[in-house]
Amino acid sequence: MKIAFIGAGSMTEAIIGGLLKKGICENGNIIVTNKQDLTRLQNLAIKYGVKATEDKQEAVTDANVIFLAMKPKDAKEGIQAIKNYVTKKQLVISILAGISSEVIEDLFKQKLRVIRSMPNTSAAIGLSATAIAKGTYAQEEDLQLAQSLFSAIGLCTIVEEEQLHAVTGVSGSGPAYIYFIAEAMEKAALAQGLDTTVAKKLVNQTLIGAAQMLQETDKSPDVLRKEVTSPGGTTQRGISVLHDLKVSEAFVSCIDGATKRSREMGKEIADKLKEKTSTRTDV
Ligand SMILES: NC(=O)C1=CN([C@@H]2O[C@H](COP(=O)(O)OP(=O)(O)OC[C@H]3O[C@@H](n4cnc5c(N)ncnc54)[C@H](OP(=O)(O)O)[C@@H]3O)[C@@H](O)[C@H]2O)C=CC1
Ligand SMILES: O=C(O)[C@@H]1CCC=N1
Repeated sequence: MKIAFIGAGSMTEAIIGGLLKKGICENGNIIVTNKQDLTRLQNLAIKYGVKATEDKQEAVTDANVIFLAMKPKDAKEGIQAIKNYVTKKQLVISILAGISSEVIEDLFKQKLRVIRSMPNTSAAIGLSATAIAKGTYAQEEDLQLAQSLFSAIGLCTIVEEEQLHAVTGVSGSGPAYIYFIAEAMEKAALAQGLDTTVAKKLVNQTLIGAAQMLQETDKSPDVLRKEVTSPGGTTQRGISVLHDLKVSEAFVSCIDGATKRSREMGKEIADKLKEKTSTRTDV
């Protein structure tokens, strides 16, 4: 299988790293292109042994699967640059936040098989939480191929396309919330007099251990939290501060904000396209 990546940013690197680690694809069968940063292309080629090219035709022509991995705001320009070389034989997998498969199909102006996905950066170590949804013309086997690719870089689940906004708010952006907590806990540890190295080690291992307990014990977070919390003890005091500061409510607002932003980004692009279409019709 030959895979092309349009966009050579952090997500492309995370997915390539994960696919190569699992041996899903040989590095010679992966080709990457971007907009202008040649140094970045060269660096990816050196680090992973993948092919890299500025030539968009070369990038997509032989690919069985084409990943769209530019920023949502660059979707139109990025797709314009490749659309004349893409055919219905190829599967297009978008990782773009917010942008619907319908908009992607419209941008290509072809009845292309499109799968929309939302992975996260933990793909780099094979631990992405990914959800995927089928576009208008994609077939069941396309969904299965996408699922097998994303399963190689972590967990992959199938959802209705509309749910991808919520998925983006929860697990697409999710690693950043956990890093935010790690930063806050490290700062707090330093404030209590621990040195940086010790603080970092303890915080990291605490997060890893707690995540693995969630995964391996099958106990709910509520049950696990109660197991840590001795009546009248230290945890109870700490958690009561989190309650008083409405941290749980803050997470509801955080994920609501991120989910809304995903919808907004999709709408911004769809509206721009509609404007262009109505301008053309008026002329
Ligand atoms: N970061 C994350 O955690 C996640 C991101 N996503 C989605 O993944 C996508 C990529 O994100 P991320 O990797 O963080 O972004 P980056 O900013 O790291 O990379 C974007 C890449 O797109 C390239 N690009 C821009 N315009 C074009 C164009 N016209 N043609 C070809 N390539 C182009 C850029 O090239 P150049 O440098 O030359 O300008 C750059 O290589 C986004 O759509 C995002 O919504 C999804 C899940 C998680
Ligand atoms: O912040 C963003 O828009 C992207 C989508 C999910 C994670 N990063």
